[in-house]
Amino acid sequence: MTNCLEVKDLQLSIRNKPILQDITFAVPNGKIMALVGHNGAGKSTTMKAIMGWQDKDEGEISIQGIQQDKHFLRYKTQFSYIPEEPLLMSELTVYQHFQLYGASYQIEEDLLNERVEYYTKEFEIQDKLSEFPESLSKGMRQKVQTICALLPEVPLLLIDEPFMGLDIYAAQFLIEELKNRKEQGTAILLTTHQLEKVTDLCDYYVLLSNGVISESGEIEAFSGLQRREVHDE
Ligand SMILES: Nc1ncnc2c1ncn2[C@@H]1O[C@H](COP(=O)(O)OP(=O)(O)OP(=O)(O)O)[C@@H](O)[C@H]1O
Repeated sequence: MTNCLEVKDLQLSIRNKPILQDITFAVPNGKIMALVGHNGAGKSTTMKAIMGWQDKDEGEISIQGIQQDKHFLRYKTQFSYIPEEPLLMSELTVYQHFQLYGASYQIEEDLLNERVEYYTKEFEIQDKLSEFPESLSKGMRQKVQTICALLPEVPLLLIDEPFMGLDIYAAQFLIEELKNRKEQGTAILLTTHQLEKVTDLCDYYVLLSNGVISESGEIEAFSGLQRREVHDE
């Protein structure tokens, strides 16, 4: 079993405040890992470090053996990301968003259109291709964002709070899609506050507490979140 994502000794501070310390974990190809922890534990910051949106102080991150620090352009074509809240551009139509992703990931036009047709039908937004984000509901915008991330067949999917804002049909479709991707060898790292909803889907977990890994292992062994101890600073 080879690793898709490897995070080694990640240290990260924001304005001299240490946020993440000694973060080391790996997600093998074809496996799904849940990143869990209290509010402020460092889940989103870990995701941002993996995507290169937040500079790290130290550590090494690689996807399929491609190091983030050495080959960033190649590295960033190895993953796609579904954020918790849609991050669409107001000046682009739904279809233009799909075209932008198609170009970024160098998806050939016919294949792109085939996938757009498939996913927009499954997510029931096939009549929204010419709309701008402002005329869509929040759930529809989330569907567009989700489709953007599913268009490329990348080795690693990063998902912040999956199913947020999706109706039950869309959430069910996404669960099946993630299972299929996993079967095909895709590695998935997701953050969640609702582990009970994704337990069946996940293989492993990493529990972050105050910026360090306090527990990790197979999902069956997860003992649940304990109440956070509040320390005086
Ligand atoms: N831009 C920033 N400036 C200063 N501190 C930040 C910034 N972003 C995050 N932090 C701090 O980093 C820590 C980790 O935040 P992060 O957003 O990664 O937590 P999280 O586990 O994703 O939380 P949540 O479950 O609430 O989304 C928190 O103490 C937060 O205050």
